[in-house]
Amino acid sequence: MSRFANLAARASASVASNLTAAHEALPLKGAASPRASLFFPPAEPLTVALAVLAVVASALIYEQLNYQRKKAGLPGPRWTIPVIGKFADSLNPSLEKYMEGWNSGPLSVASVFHIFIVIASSTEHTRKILNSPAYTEPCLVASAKKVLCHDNWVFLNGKRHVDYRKGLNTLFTRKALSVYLPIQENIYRQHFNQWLSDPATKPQPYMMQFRDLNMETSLRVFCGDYISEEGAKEVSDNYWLITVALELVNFPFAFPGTKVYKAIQARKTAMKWFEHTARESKKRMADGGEVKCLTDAWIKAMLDAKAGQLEGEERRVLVRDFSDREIGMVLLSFLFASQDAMSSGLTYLFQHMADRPDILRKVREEQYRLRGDDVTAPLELDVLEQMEYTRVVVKESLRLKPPVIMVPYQANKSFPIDSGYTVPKGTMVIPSFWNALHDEKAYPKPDELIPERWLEGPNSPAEQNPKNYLVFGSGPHNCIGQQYALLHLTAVLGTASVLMNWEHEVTPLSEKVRVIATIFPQDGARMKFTPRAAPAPGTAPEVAASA
Ligand code: HEM
Repeated sequence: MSRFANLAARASASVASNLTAAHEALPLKGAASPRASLFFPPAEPLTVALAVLAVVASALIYEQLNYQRKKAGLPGPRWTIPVIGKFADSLNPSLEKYMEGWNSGPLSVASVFHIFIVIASSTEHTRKILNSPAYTEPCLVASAKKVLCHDNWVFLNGKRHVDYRKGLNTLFTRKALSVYLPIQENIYRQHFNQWLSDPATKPQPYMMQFRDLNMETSLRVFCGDYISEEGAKEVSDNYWLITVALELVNFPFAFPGTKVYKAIQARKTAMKWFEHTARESKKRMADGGEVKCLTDAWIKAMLDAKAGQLEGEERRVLVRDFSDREIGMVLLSFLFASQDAMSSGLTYLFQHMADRPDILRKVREEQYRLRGDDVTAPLELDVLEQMEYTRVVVKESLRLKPPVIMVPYQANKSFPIDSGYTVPKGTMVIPSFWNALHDEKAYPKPDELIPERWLEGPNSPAEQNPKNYLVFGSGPHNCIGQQYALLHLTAVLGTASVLMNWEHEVTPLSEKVRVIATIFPQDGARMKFTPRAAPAPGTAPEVAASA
């Protein structure tokens, strides 16, 4: 290696001296120097070719040396592919390839387009990255700042991030969640009706239908009726362009036609509607209107803070004028953070339930017990909160197939991640959740869906290892929407279980995972839904559940 380096260095030195000589001799345009009139022969084509070759060779050797220095013996490709590194792999991510890396050691490395990447797979290393804000900050994926806007609150750090986030906590209080529940219910019941009237007689891929349910729920919960039907459709149709642009590393320039360019256009469409929502909500709330969605809840809290109706810390973080654009960017960040994760979670939830009728029966039993005879009655928040079994089914389904398998962070300074390795400044450092969530010490039989593991009391392995449950991350950037997410999935499953039966066509691809930012079954979850008759009044829950 060093021999090549020496050769290259010598070659470039000789080329450089030739070039200097040539430059000194070059007739400069407009220069009156007597030298300018001298005649110099053009550089020999061979010399130019050698010069170019030497420069390229030096750059390539430097790239490899730099990679080796940062790798410092960690598992990962022995050499990096010149310039593009593992770009081809990042275009076609697969769980199997990620697993190879995770299983090669608690830390492993890769490089894509000169971005050096350290991947953490153990619970300890993953948590260390998530909980070291002095050294690391989320960078999401490389395209995220272009897509979400550089000044989006999710890229804040330290105290500014903490304060901003405290202001947003008001959107996920019990009071706020009870405003959202009827909106959610209205939407998912409409979608159930559509699924039931699907004329297809055989199971069809339902992944996109689950996605549509989540998209419409999110838009209505966040924006209420401020977005028109056409607006909601426009945002929803375009949003897929954002999803597919969320590769770990994209083509570095957002040229027209690239995925990132298209995602930026989709973001502009969404922002148009979100800023409109902020503007209209401000007017309605100022006129004393009722809180009907998340944006209303936020603006009302700001008005209350201004009017002195909130106190202390709550007042401090809310008493300022958030512009329409800032509010729009928060809504965008919520949609961005929730849409794909919720869609993945819901897809696997329906798939897991169809594949495990014994568990679905227990869910139904709980639903009939809590809802009584009238399964069409609106769901109340306190009833939803009593659905203990349904909730642990959701929790376990998310553990088995965690929607988010990794969250890219960046080391903003040299980061001593353990006693043997220091992550170089500027490295993309990726905590991964799969191994923690499939660790058999915390979750015996980790590849099985066992909701009961969450009901075995405080001494059970699952409860003894709460640090392993990384579905929603950990540390200052952990998921702000997790309570809402769990309630939503519980409500959808609970209501679906009493209104519908569903069949899943298991194919060789059902258990194979497709990674598109979050994870999905490769066959798109082939399902068929049919109506489920309401039990006759007075039927015992266990009897109704077995029907
Ligand atoms: C099943 C559904 C969901 C899953 C699995 C999920 C998972 C995650 C994960 C893993 C993170 C990164 C945590 C970290 O860096 O430590 C995160 C962050 C975040 N999530 Fe979720 N999430 C879900 C639903 C939602 C929903 C419904 C919302 C909003 C309504 C939301 C809003 C956010 C936001 C804003 C962040 C960034 C927080 C910050 O930087 O302070 N998520 N989520």
